Amino acid sequence: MDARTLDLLKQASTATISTQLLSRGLRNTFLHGVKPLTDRRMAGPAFTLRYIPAREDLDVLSVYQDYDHPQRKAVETVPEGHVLVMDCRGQGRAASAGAILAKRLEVRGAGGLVTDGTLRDTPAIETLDLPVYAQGASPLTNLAQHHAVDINVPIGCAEVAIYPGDILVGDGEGVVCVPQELATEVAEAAYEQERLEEWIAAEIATGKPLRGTYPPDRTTLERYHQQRTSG
Ligand SMILES: O=C([O-])CC(=O)C(=O)O
Ligand SMILES: [Mg+2]
Repeated sequence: MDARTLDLLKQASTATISTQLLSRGLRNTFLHGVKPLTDRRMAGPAFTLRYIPAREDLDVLSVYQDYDHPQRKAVETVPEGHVLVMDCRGQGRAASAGAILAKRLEVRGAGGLVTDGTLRDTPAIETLDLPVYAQGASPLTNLAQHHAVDINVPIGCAEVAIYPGDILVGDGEGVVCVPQELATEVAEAAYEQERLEEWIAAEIATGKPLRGTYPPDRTTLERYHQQRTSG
């Protein structure tokens, strides 16, 4: 993904982006219930990790002795700038990762960490530079409920389909998934929409009514374009 597209998406709000996706027919793109833990904007390609339900005979603490355990391997292989997205089936009784793994992602230059489950060590995670999004906190380690199986396959996260390489964008409201092939046109359109809406908000602040202003009618749009080309 080119740097300009990622840059534009990072500046745009998830509200604007979800409107742009809706206008292209995509309604289910926002990861409902997944909230920011750090105050960092995010835009990067998805690198996925899929969990299935844990089973007591397999998911025991000694599995962490294996450095190739898929959860650990995902953290060590996510490419720079990519967002590690975890499918926990929306289940949050046990955490999908903790502060040491999150720190490792930050140090390795990952673009972010997203889970539809929970995280542990959240007071430490909240101090990181990494964009992090989760449904909340749970101190139990992942294998109490989750078994990591696949890396970089299509997953569901908060009931949204996420394919490796789709662009995940995060702001203060949460995370939206932009299909890879739409990323560039959505980024450009989101930028234009936000410039126009900034201008409309200023008009509303001066006392203009909604009718004719929001959405803008032809006369208002003409005024916007005139002011934009003259200034
Ligand atoms: O067990 C885990 O999820 C890993 C953990 O606590 C950490 O990364 O600090
Ligand atoms: Mg920990």
